[in-house]
Amino acid sequence: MNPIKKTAVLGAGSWGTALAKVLVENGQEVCLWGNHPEQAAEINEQHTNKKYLPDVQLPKKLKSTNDLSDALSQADTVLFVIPTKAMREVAQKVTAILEKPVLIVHASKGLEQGTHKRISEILAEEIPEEKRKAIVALSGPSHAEEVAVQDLTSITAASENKMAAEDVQALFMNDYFRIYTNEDIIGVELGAALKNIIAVGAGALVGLGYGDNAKAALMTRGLAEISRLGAAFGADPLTFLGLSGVGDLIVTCTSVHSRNWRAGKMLGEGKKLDDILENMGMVVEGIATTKAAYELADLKNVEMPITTAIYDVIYKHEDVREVIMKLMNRVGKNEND
Ligand SMILES: NC(=O)c1ccc[n+]([C@@H]2O[C@H](COP(=O)([O-])OP(=O)(O)OC[C@H]3O[C@@H](n4cnc5c(N)ncnc54)[C@H](O)[C@@H]3O)[C@@H](O)[C@H]2O)c1
Ligand SMILES: O=P(O)(O)OC[C@H](O)CO
Repeated sequence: MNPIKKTAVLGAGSWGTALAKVLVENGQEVCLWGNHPEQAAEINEQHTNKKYLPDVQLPKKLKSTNDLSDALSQADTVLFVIPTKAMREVAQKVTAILEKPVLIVHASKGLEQGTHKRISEILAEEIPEEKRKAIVALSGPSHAEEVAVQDLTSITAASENKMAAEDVQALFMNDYFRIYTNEDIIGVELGAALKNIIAVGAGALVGLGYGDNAKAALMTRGLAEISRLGAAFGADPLTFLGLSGVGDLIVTCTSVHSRNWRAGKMLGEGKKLDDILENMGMVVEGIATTKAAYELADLKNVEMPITTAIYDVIYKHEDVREVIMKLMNRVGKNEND
């Protein structure tokens, strides 16, 4: 049994709520911070968060607030689970409040627009060393909807600081949530962010009526280009064969729970991106990450044909069927080049 510590979970959306529930079920003290007062009231009084996890009853011991100082007060661990685009702004607010060093964990999956930074890089820039013990990324194949009903799930706690990763492993592990550790945080964060792009593509193939062969090809060649970009940043190639690589690629490219897959499917069906995003009501990280990855690939001179194709559809408004034909008709290649 772990000693009871307090975790401030920042982000009361689907994943923040599901992770907060895991921690409460593990006997930990948790305060879930959200940016909507009525949502905090619903969690505290009704023990539900219906917008994000409609069918889930939350533990009565889970407390929520929209006051960041309250959430951070006496916290040993701060878990960021907000969309990537809000990460820097929220990290700045946290830094202004923190009075002692805490363990920083994040469970978000994306790359920052403009800087192309990974989330741990943003957090390291915004939270000074005297206010943090270590930074850990918690990532892997995990739909909030399944974790919240205690379906079996395995993910990874990644950090250059092995002991910090083990602390996070111990904090979250239980009989339905198994956590591995990994010191390759670059590979874990890149795998997590880039699989969302491929999931948009996998959804589009379904929306267009293509079959399982196309899906398998997209996922396999998608993993190849994720690994190429990862290698250019010094990631361990083995990480991409793990939970945060192929594992997360499988779950995101094949599940109706995935917002990225669903957005892609609607794109394939001919719906407009703005309408898709407005109706989703939840973050679809793969759209912004496509732009960041496309620019990164260009900067690093790494070939990423699938990412480029998806970029062409989303940002250059090219026809999706024509883009697929361009991909298929590229010059023949050796699979391992
Ligand atoms: N949903 C999942 O199954 C899942 C699983 C693993 C990882 N993730 C990742 O976790 C991150 C969060 O995803 P989610 O599914 O919880 O998203 P979500 O759309 O369900 O919820 C996002 C939450 O962030 C809040 N938010 C947005 N901007 C904010 C700001 N500036 N300040 C404070 N709060 C803000 C929203 O109000 C909302 O409560 C994403 O990076 C996602 O890729 C999600
Ligand atoms: O719903 P998505 O597409 O954001 O994916 C959720 C998780 O990242 C799956 O591991």
